[in-house]
Amino acid sequence: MIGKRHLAQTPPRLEIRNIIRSYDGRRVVDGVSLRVEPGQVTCLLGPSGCGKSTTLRIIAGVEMQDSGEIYADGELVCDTVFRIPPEGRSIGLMFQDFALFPHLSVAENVGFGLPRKMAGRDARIMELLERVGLAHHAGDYPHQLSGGEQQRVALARALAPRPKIMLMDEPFSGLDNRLRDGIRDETLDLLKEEGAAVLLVTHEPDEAMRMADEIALMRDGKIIQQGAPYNIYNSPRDKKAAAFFSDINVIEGTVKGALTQTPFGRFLAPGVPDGTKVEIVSRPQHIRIDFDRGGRGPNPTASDGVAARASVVRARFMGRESLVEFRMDADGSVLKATVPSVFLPAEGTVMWLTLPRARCFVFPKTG
Ligand SMILES: Nc1ncnc2c1ncn2[C@@H]1O[C@H](COP(=O)(O)OP(=O)(O)OP(=O)(O)O)[C@@H](O)[C@H]1O
Repeated sequence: MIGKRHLAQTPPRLEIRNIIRSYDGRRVVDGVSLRVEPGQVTCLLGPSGCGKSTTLRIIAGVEMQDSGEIYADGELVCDTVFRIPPEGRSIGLMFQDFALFPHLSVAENVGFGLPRKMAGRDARIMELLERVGLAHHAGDYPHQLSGGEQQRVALARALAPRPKIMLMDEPFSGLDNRLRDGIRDETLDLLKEEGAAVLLVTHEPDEAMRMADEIALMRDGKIIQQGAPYNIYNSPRDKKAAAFFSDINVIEGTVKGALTQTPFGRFLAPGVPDGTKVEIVSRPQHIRIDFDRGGRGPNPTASDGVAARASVVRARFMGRESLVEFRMDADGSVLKATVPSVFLPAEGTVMWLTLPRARCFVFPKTG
């Protein structure tokens, strides 16, 4: 079936436009638009229930949108009138509960989506099995493989027909932590080699940061921010977006003359009207800690504001880093700081904290 041509110079491999889907009068996907290029991994990231899987199911064609369109290479795949069925969409699927066929060998599983009489069929199967390091298991059955190996077979099976688009829904959540990082990296390498446009759903920020070229952060059915992992992490759109990736510290203030006064000195709040309550958000790893020097702190530079006195409430060793909680002298509030490696000052130790301005985000106060 040939879809209507849509007029774009270089159409993306996958494009969805303004997809809307409601259940029982509630919009669970609320105007989602996305583009994914070949060889690009985009992660749909968001908390449970925000509509990620529904979006993926609509693209796969196992669920219908109420409105909006899906295109592949500029060809219409589906709108509310026209619809290519799932099996005609050149889409590879890999879901958390991927099930290999227990009665088929590993090689037969990988070849499942390939036409029986396809030229080079066996070579394609073996190429993929070699690529995922399982050629020696070609004749085995799924129950003879470990969870991680089964996952690699599932990936090879999904990629065997050279799908233009790969949709992955929490594909690694069934694996234990030790296996997960290695398989994520291998999967990423193979996906890049195969050149499909990948849309991967996850609720784990670490997974998205590790896998994605681009992250689309979803909340309440909408994409609220989209960009490279570095940008999403370092320029969150709001407090919730910041908090999705790490613990945060929040300092409240009120704007006067486009400035907010805090124990850490003044923060700029350009364009924010006087009297507006704001929250200054920072990540624990960005607090700078200095020792007390006879009752004085460090001399900060202009971009660091003012050092504030605080005392250690508790310090814990977390493996890769230490987490230290401080009580601020100024207002009794508690701030968290993380420090690489081992840093375990005694409770009550007086120290001075600085918040480098480039690492802080000022947002109007919400909720
Ligand atoms: N067939 C359905 N009928 C009614 N409600 C549904 C249906 N499918 C999904 N929902 C609801 O739509 C919302 C979004 O679900 P969806 O599975 O897309 O979210 P998600 O972000 O993928 O979450 P999770 O990570 O938990 O799977 C949820 O509140 C869910 O209960």
